[in-house]
Amino acid sequence: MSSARLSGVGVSSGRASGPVVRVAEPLGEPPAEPVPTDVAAEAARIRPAADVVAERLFDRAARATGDAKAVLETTAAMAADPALLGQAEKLVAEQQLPAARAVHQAAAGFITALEAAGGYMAERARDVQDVRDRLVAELLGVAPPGVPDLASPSVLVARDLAPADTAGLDPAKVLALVTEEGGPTSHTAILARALGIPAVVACRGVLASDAAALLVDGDTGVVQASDGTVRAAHVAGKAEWNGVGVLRDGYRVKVLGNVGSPADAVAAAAAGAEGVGLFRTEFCFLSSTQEPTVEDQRAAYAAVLAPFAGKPVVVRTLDAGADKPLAFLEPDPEPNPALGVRGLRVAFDRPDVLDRQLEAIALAAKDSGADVSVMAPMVATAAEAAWFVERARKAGIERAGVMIEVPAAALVAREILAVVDFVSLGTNDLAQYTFAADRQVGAVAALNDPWQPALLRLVQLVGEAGTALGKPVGVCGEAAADPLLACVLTGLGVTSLSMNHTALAGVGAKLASTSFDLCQLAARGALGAADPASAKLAARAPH
Ligand SMILES: C=C(OP(=O)(O)O)C(=O)O
Ligand SMILES: [Mg+2]
Repeated sequence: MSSARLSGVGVSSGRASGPVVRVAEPLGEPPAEPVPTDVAAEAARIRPAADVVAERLFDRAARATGDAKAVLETTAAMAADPALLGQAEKLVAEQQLPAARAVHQAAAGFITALEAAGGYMAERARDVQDVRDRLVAELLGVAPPGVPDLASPSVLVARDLAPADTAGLDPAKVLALVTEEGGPTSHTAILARALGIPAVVACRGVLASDAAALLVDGDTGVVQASDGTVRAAHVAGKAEWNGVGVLRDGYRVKVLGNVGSPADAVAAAAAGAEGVGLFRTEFCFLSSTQEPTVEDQRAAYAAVLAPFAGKPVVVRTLDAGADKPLAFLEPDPEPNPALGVRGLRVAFDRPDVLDRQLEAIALAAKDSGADVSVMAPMVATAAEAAWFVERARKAGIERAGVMIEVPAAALVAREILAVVDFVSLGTNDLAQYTFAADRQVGAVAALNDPWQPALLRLVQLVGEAGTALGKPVGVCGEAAADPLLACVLTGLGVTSLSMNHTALAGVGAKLASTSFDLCQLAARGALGAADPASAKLAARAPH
């Protein structure tokens, strides 16, 4: 594509350019063919390959610090484990398997045994998988799967990234992220924004491109070949905001932060968040293979709550499933995970897990001094909402609410609000389910546009229900991060807006420049529009 421009959806602001590093696709099980002609020679390839892998990992360990260093040293030692290598050599000799297949098969035995042992041992199964994949890649002469160790600042190109991989990216090394697939409200996009890494998703053709360097514009979604000069992200100038969500006529709309880690919480507090409207607790445990103990959860939550002592924080209970799988809450295989057992639905099968989490949240609230409420994800009916509220109260948590992110819940918002203290609109999922458009699929990204009038009409229903019952209605989906849309949402009756820390000042400043009358005018215009572009135009007219 040397001169071609590719276009995707810009999901994390900023422009950056630099050399491309591609994330290799996962390796499947290597083939059992061809049968090696010289089994002794084939078996003899395994130890030198293991030496190369171990040396690379020790090299990385030498450059790392803290936990990362310890993990890399353990993994390097595992790569040279004589038990694993001996078993693989035996399989080559006895079953005439190619070396790569033999390593895969030998590792499978170890992985099964570790998983069966549970606890700490089960955590090690993931390390064996990692070593296995590196060894297999070395023997096949291909790049190891996953995000590579970046020696210098680079633009990462991938088909898509798992949330756990994205969460582990180092913003000092990753200049920008471009994915062939993925949607604007996918968790990969949300995490890239939290890390401040410019990102473009649904960029068709980027995997096929042979450009050695790319210029990425996370605002326009344009990706083009560049000369390889490294230019760091340039984030648009900061808006002036005094940290209080208030319109120029004095109308109050709380401006809150979305967080998933202690670093997010510190950044949100520093950017002036009045509290937290969404703490995604599942982000604390994306790599855990076992359910964290109550004490582990208590410590993890307290670390995120600490910067908000004395301020309101809405802690969302685990939203496991679909694109945020948690190994310890894996459902049976489902044809449509986004429509399956995720969010609160997991808790119906495993109420004990929810109760332990609520206990940990109550303890962390006391430890941190934050004014904590809890909220359940993926609620579809008022009965589900009532079930959750009762459990939260039993755990000693006074204020309990639910997300409105399933169209059915928006339609019965009054009934739901009658049994909860507050609701918060998850516009990412609400759009996904309203338009039957998977938020992870780039091809349907246009439907997942929060300016879609159909989505706004559902928000209107919930806003009206909140006003009628005198209960708070928040928005914590990505819609809240768009300053103009924030005005529309306010006009629709939304009482708090929760967003990534980078969006706080822009939204706060925009709200300070408008009035409730203008917000209502903008909302009426957007609701009556035929499509997202005209909705935006209509909202801009009074602003
Ligand atoms: C805020 C939301 O929750 P999540 O993005 O974590 O699914 C949403 O769906 O809008
Ligand atoms: Mg959601």
